[in-house]
Amino acid sequence: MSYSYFSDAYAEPSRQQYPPPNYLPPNPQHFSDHPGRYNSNDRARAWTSAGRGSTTAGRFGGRSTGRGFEHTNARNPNQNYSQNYNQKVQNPNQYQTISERFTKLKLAEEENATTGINFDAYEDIPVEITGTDVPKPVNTFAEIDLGEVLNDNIKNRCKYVKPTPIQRHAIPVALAGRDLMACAQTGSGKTAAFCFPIISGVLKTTSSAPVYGRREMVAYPLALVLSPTRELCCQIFEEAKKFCFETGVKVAVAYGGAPVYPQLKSLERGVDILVATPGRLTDLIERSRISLAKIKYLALDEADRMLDMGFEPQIRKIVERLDMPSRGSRQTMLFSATFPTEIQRLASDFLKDYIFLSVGRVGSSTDLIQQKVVFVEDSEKRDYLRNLLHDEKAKGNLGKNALTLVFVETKRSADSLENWLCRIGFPAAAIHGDKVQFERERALRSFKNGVTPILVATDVASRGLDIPRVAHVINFDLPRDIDSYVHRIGRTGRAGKSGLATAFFNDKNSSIAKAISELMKEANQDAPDWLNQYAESHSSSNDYRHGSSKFGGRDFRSGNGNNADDGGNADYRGTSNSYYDYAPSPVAAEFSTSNYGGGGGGGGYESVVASGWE
Ligand SMILES: Nc1ncnc2c1ncn2[C@@H]1O[C@H](COP(=O)(O)OP(=O)(O)OP(=O)(O)O)[C@@H](O)[C@H]1O
Repeated sequence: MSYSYFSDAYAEPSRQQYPPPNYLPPNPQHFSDHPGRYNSNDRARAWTSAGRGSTTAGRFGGRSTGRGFEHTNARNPNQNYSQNYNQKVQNPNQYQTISERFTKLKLAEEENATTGINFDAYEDIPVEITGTDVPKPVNTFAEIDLGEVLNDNIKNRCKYVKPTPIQRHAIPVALAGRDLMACAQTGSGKTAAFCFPIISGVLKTTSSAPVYGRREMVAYPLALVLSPTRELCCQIFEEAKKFCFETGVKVAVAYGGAPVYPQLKSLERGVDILVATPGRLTDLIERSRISLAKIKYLALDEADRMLDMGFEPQIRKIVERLDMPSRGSRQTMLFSATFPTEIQRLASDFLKDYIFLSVGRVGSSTDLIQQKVVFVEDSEKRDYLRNLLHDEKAKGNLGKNALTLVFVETKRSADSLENWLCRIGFPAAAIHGDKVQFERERALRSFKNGVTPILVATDVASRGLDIPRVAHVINFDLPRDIDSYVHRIGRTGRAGKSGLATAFFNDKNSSIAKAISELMKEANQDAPDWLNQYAESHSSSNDYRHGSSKFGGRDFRSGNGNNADDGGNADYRGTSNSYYDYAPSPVAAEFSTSNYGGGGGGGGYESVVASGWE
């Protein structure tokens, strides 16, 4: 595994070729003597400035970690935190602890990005399925009738060796034509879990060519995938195109902020699967360029977000008040890593006799993510971050192969932190909702390719984005609710790889203390004592996960037996059609012994590799 030390470049500018080809620092006035005037020289100057910044930075980062923190009180965490917070902070030498944890983690190894998935990490996860006549899960892709070309793409283009647990359970349910509400941890392969059955279904259906409306072509997609953000929409589109390669299935995308003309042109060429954000979709429907009349498959990714207060009216309009076939006449699949009870209740309006599937407790986080919570006052956050980044840099844990995603609360603070990071010698980009789409895409691109190995983001980047080399998520500002925390930290520790998540916590975050502490315990990690104390003192005011218990976030129908949609149809936990995948249940036995070549969830990966496609 090799890391590039991007910031070494700053310490010795002469060795580097600056400016890098496609990085343009944000808000050039910060680097320019003349705000508002920006010319081509500014780019070079910006990098010189950044270089200068790093000279200062070098005082900390260029030397050994220990010395790096010895300059001033303000930058000496040992002194600061032992003086001010020794009641709260267990280990005052936190930067080092974080970096040590980081070094121990097995970070993204590029070549093996997908084949190297650590399936063992998913083996022990309890699975809950409720509903009537639940189709049996599968162990291998070969067992599923997805069609030859799709199977070939899965195997040879995607290099997926075997299905992840959510795929093992969800794909047979979806192929059986059942409505589905599915919940599985971040990074566990939900996209493929809804894409494969949709593609397979579309392959068995005659495509509908666009037809002329009164004046212009109207597209009639067979499947609609909705996502809450433009970036996620593009990501799903790219994934779907990869899965559909040479199948003849046409995929198109429609999202806001981008020119509409190319999107219309692609719709005119015909579309089977449309991936869209709600706003642009509604616009195109109202312009009579898309009709939903022939939709057979509807998938909502990040479904709880799609149905929360911000989006729900739009989704309701698309699903219930335009020309989409009603529930029962289409197949509806909802996926997310989190599913609050009240959103489940809302979602059930769109589903008919559905199966509820959860891999792990609803809203739980994978233990592939090493969580760390440190106590940092707002006024100290920047110093803390600077020291942390220098320490990571010194240890080689920051660079194009180990990207760092920093979450902040507001768009303004995203811009401001980005500029500050660039000034002190850490190339960063920012992404938030006030940026034009072009800037958002540029920021994401420069982050992904490591030109700016730090991305400062608001929650616009918290869901769904799959960037394999994100090794560290820093919650510079913690979110107010635990579900957002789960999604944010879920940008690392994906597809079986490990990741690190550091949260800056202070008094303002008391209301989330209990939830984080519980989440850490559930992921077999020790929450610091001071956090547990916060958790205790705020437990009465904090309705953790809406009162859910250990395996509590689950099918809301289980709670009271009153299902808004299905009445008494569903078989709930404990009936013959519902089961847990805990060893030694029959299902667990089926997976962990006969097919996985090893019991108790420790099934050897090699044996799976051998059997995955046989
Ligand atoms: N069967 C598989 N084998 C190997 N890799 C897989 C498999 N299925 C999915 N992946 C990879 O796992 C990664 C995560 O998948 P995906 O983005 O679908 O996760 P997710 O569950 O939707 O996460 P989130 O909740 O954050 O949206 C992707 O890079 C994907 O290519």
